[in-house]
Amino acid sequence: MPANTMNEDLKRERQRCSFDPKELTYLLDGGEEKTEERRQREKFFLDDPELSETAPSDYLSHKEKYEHAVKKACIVFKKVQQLQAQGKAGMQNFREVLGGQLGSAILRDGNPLGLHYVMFIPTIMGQGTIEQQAEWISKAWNLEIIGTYAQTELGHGTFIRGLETTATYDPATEEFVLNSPTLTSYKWWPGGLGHTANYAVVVAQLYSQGICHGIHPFIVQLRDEETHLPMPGFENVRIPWNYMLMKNGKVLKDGSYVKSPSSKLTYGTMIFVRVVIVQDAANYLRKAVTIATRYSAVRHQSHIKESAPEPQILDFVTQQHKLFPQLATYFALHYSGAWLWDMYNNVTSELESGELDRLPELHALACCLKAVSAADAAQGIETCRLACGGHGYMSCSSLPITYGLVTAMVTYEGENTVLLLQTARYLMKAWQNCLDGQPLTPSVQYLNSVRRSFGGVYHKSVPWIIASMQRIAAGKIETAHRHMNDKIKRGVNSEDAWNETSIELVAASEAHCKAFIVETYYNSVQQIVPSVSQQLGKALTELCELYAVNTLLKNIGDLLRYSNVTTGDLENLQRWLEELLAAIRPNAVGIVDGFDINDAIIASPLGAYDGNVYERLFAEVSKSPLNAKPVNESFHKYLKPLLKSKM
Ligand SMILES: CCCCCCCCCC/C=C\CCCC(=O)SCCNC(=O)CCNC(=O)[C@H](O)C(C)(C)COP(=O)(O)OP(=O)(O)OC[C@H]1O[C@@H](n2cnc3c(N)ncnc32)[C@H](O)[C@@H]1OP(=O)(O)O
Ligand SMILES: Cc1cc2nc3c(=O)[nH]c(=O)nc-3n(C[C@H](O)[C@H](O)[C@H](O)COP(=O)(O)OP(=O)(O)OC[C@H]3O[C@@H](n4cnc5c(N)ncnc54)[C@H](O)[C@@H]3O)c2cc1C
Repeated sequence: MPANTMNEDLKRERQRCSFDPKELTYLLDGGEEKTEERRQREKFFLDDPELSETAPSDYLSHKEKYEHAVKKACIVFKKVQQLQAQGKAGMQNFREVLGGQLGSAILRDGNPLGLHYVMFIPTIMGQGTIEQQAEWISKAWNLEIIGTYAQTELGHGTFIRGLETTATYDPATEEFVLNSPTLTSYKWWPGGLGHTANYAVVVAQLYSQGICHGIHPFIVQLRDEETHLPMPGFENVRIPWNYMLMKNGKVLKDGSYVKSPSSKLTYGTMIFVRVVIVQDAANYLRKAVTIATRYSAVRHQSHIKESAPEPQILDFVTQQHKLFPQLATYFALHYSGAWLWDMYNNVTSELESGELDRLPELHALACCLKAVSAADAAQGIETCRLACGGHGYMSCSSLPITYGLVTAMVTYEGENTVLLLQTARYLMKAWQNCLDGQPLTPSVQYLNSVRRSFGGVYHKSVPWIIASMQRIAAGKIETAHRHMNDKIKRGVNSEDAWNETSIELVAASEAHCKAFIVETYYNSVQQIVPSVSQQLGKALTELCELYAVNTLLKNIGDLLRYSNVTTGDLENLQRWLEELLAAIRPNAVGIVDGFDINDAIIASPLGAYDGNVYERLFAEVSKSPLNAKPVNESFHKYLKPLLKSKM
């Protein structure tokens, strides 16, 4: 590939952009200094020859992939320690390096230490007493031990009250006896459990004095610290009394049980990971949309006008309609995720001082935001893949693997439907409170005002869209609530009525979440615009408007059902959508440049900064071991005899 050549189309795109992409980069990083720190950090890892790929891991066996990942995870860990020693990395950077887009670029096939950092350490911090934290955290932090989070069993992942593993307290020896007596009680899925971890937080049903007290977390050693040989399996395994994490519920040495202020505090790590997922989903989406946008600016095909040369595929309005909403969705999830992270930190510090009031609202928001961000990012990444035609299907485009990582988010840490039903539970209570004139928490305040009006007159503004989406959400909440209560009045018991209404409950929950995202995104942009250049402010506002208009148009049926919108209003909305696509078009490449994702993290010939798509694609396929020899052995072994036999 010729060095230092820049694709001509991308050059032109960059000249057309109305704002300076660097300004967007600084905004997203939190300032120029932070951008510089991030870039230095990325360079520190990506320039390390031991971490850079000599050949794509696609061509390795499963075993080799695992060994390769462990090797790299260890190098990364040592490098993070070096940064920490220099005061250049804290917990947040740890997450970025090991779990964020940098981590996923270095450890393309998964991080064997991921669960150690994302769940094992946070569980000890959130559920262990001060003494237990003192005992375990530094060991875990320094990687003297490697942990995982073993909750899910072969028979149960969602319904954790149904877990079968038991931990029975024996006061005579001051030990817990752990047992997984059936095939369905075997721990199944925990990341790193098979070969990497030597300790786990095991979630088990606590029995003491013959009474079951529900699920609780226990630290269990899985492998010998020296030989790494597995400890005897989960049949009557004894662990010391103080290996039960006892910050919340406790067993005293005599076996008496002291209840937690809320049994749901045991579920705290899951809330933490759900909050983290919102940001991670957004970041994976921005990587995919960077790839697809740059590729679409470089790729020419077909005609808009027969007399003109083949256009960049980015000039097809349908292509813009595939990609620009994904650009906007990134920002929407980014700002909603930041909002949720702040709420999580505030509520967590309230919990520390015994205040539990805001936990249900946090749980309801974390559930629906995790579900919607995972689903929308996965769908958005798939749209980006489709937008790259055949080349998007290639593994080296990085789009299939990115989709694979994000679609897993739909399932893990609470399956999406299940989480949306948790939010629905909260919304049903909120609606009842609304009917009873009881106070409402901030995120459902809108139910009161929407209840009083069926809809305002259309005006071309995001606040009108927010009000419309709140009307849809309130309408769906009211409908589900009414249908469920009608069933109950007809004699259906409340559990069956819930199940029979669950399609509407899930839809209500999604609508509530979408209204929340649009409002949070709009409020964030309103706050930012006065502090940035007029050009960037305009670009950010257009993206926010696009997210709002596009989301509303995707719900036309609901809009017609729950508001007094007219068909003329819908035509106006469609025109507005098309105007926004046209307005965003000149800035599309500038926006993804503003994301400032290093080429090594993009890891796709379709999406590199220089736009040398075809040269990079060719170089990539040349790496396949299959292409090393002109004739593969299978020809002589199988094809040739077959061809001969036909002669
Ligand atoms: C630093 C380095 C980073 C490296 C990163 C590497 C990348 C790694 C990526 C991570 C990869 C994988 C991670 C995935 C790990 C996992 O998946 S771990 C397993 C997660 N499992 C789940 O999430 C299970 C889902 N199920 C549940 O959460 C619960 O069982 C469920 C809520 C569905 C039901 O629980 P029940 O006890 O049956 O509750 P209900 O009866 O329905 O409700 C009772 C009330 O409790 C309230 N509730 C429920 N959950 C919570 C909570 N978390 N917090 C607060 N309150 C909660 C619920 O609202 C009810 O309240 P009410 O009675 O209505 O007032
Ligand atoms: C990549 C990956 C990594 C994971 N890592 C870990 C880990 O490190 N540690 C760990 O403990 N676990 C881990 N898990 C397990 C994960 O948390 C569970 O798979 C997840 O919580 C879903 O539970 P399940 O598999 O039992 O699904 P199920 O609950 O069996 O879901 C199957 C279907 O049933 C439906 N369903 C179930 N219950 C209800 C309900 N109440 N109402 C309506 N529909 C319902 C669901 O919507 C879904 O459509 C991981 C899973 C994956 C995929």
